[in-house]
Amino acid sequence: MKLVADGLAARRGNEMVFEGVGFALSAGEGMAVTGPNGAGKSTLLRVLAGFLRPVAGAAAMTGAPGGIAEIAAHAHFLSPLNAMKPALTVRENLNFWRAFGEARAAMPEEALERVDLGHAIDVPFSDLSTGQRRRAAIARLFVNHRPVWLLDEPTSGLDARTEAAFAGIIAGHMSDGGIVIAATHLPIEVAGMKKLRFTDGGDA
Ligand SMILES: Nc1ncnc2c1ncn2[C@@H]1O[C@H](COP(=O)(O)OP(=O)(O)OP(=O)(O)O)[C@@H](O)[C@H]1O
Repeated sequence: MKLVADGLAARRGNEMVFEGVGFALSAGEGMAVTGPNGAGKSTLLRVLAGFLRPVAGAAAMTGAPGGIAEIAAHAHFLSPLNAMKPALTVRENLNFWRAFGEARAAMPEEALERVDLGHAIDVPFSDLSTGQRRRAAIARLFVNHRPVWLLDEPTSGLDARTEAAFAGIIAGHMSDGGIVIAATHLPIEVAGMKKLRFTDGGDA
C-alpha cells in the first residue's frame, strides 16, 4: 500500500489555498503537515478525505483504481468536530462506528482503555469535557480498522499526558503498517515522521 499525491491544488472560495503539493507515503509512514493558521492544512486533509475536490492534481492509493474516493474509503478523518452523536453514549457511538468495520476491530471497552476513558463508557457524549470528547473520538480509530488516518489537529484539547500517549498511538499505527497524515500546530513527537510545511502564502 502506498498513498501518492501529485500536483494537488485546492481553492476555497475565490482563493487558491495551495498548489503543487505532492508526496508519497508507503505503509508504515507518517507525515506531519505544519504551518500557520489559514495556510491550508485542514484543506489538504479535506481533499484527501474526499470532502473537497482539488482543482488540479491527483491523489491515489497505488495498486487500486479510484483515486481520492479509494483513499477516502480506506481512511479515518478525525476532524475537530469529532464525528460523534451528542445524545448517544460513548459506547453507543463506538458501536455505531464498529458496526460497519471489520469484526476483528477492538470492542468499545478495549478502545476506551487505550485512551484512558473506560470510566465514561455509558456517559452521553454531550456530557463529556472537551478533552474527553477528543479521547472518545480517538477511540473510534480502534473500533473500525482503516489503514489511513487523516488527523486534523488531533491533540487539540488534550492534556499533556494524553497528548504524549497519542504520539504512541500514532507510532503504533505506523508500526502496524498504517499511514498517518496529521495537521498540527505543535510538532508531533513521533520518530520518522516526514514533514510538509505550508507557508502563509499557501505554497508547500
Ligand atoms: N468553507 C470555506 N469557504 C471559504 N474559504 C474557506 C473555507 N474554509 C477555509 N477557508 C479558507 O481557506 C484557507 C485555508 O484554511 P484551512 O482551514 O485549510 O487552514 P489551516 O492551515 O488548517 O488553518 P488552522 O491552523 O487555522 O486550522 C483559509 O484562508 C480559510 O479562510
